[in-house]
Amino acid sequence: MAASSVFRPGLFNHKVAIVTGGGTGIGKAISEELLELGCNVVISSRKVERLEAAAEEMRQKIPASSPARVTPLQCNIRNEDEVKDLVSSVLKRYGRIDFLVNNGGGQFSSPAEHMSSKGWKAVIDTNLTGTFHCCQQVYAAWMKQHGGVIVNIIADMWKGFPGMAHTGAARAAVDNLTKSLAIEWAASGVRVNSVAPGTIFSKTAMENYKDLGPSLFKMSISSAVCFLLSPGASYISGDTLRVDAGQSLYHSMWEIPNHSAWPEAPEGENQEALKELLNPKSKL
Ligand SMILES: CCCCCCC/C=C/C(=O)SCCNC(=O)CCNC(=O)[C@H](O)C(C)(C)COP(=O)(O)OP(=O)(O)OC[C@H]1O[C@@H](n2cnc3c(N)ncnc32)[C@H](O)[C@@H]1OP(=O)(O)O
Ligand SMILES: NC(=O)C1=CN([C@@H]2O[C@H](COP(=O)(O)OP(=O)(O)OC[C@H]3O[C@@H](n4cnc5c(N)ncnc54)[C@H](OP(=O)(O)O)[C@@H]3O)[C@@H](O)[C@H]2O)C=CC1
Repeated sequence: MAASSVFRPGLFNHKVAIVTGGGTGIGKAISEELLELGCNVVISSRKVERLEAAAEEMRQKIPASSPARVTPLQCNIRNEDEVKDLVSSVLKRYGRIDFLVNNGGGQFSSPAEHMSSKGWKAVIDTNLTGTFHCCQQVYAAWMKQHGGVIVNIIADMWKGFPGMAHTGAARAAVDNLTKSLAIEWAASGVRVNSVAPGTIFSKTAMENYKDLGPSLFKMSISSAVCFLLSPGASYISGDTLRVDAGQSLYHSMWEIPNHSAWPEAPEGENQEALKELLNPKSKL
């Protein structure tokens, strides 16, 4: 495995991580960096063939001297029983779960007015309820007694998420869930944080949002996740780290089109001033 991590080799030797959506895009990058740092990684998602191919690719890069192992396990995070089975399979195989990275998720773009209830629920179930299932099951089966670290991948939804309102609502809910769980589970030695990426290059993101062009997908977040999992972040919990090069401070892909649906101005001199402002012949 080419040494690319900025962290100390062996930092996560003998630790065990579950990375949902670990076979593609951002989740794959996180899994590869964890493996490079010696962690055993369980990559999990719905499409088992793609997962197995990703695991095989990762295995080829692990040096023989490394204790790291990668295991692909199928699981739809929307299904609570499948998540229970995932957690018990990991414990059977590795005997511990130190880290959970809730990266599995997705959505489709649609104006809110055209979203069906089924589509809305599919996105909320995946991104919010799926994350909750994974946190709850890992906590109950392991972290409550032994501690651990959870990182949730959310999104740059700080100014709303027009065009994908369902995912914006789900990710904002996970930001809040992060704080609640961090407090409820602190006494068990569990830290819970989130990472909010800006727009990141991934093959599937390109396929899904290709109209928006490759220039949008340009940054990387796996080292931020590894930092939050590491002892270097031992005093950080209940927080969301924005990894977006400042995008959330200045950037919006959406503009409100020109319109004439302004609210009524109050009576008096302000109304006169507004009429003057809206008058195309105004000199203002
Ligand atoms: C606009 C700005 C874009 C740039 C910013 C990008 C930031 C974010 C980037 C990323 O997240 S990259 C990750 C990209 N990958 C994905 O998002 C995954 C692809 N999406 C999905 O798999 C689905 O959208 C899903 C809903 C999340 C999961 O679907 P699932 O397979 O479980 O259910 P389905 O049976 O397919 O659908 C259920 C229901 O949902 C509605 N629906 C699904 N897809 C669409 C669509 N493309 N358009 C409109 N509606 C959709 C629909 O109601 C489906 O029910 P049926 O109509 O099929 O009965
Ligand atoms: N790329 C970007 O710009 C941004 C991405 N994000 C978020 O980051 C995460 C990773 O995105 P990215 O790598 O770009 O995209 P990908 O589409 O490559 O990753 C999504 C992963 O989630 C898995 N997944 C989807 N639904 C489920 C499910 N129900 N159960 C289990 N696994 C599931 C998919 O695998 P499978 O289909 O096999 O289940 C896939 O591996 C996602 O949550 C995404 O929304 C957030 C902000 C920006």
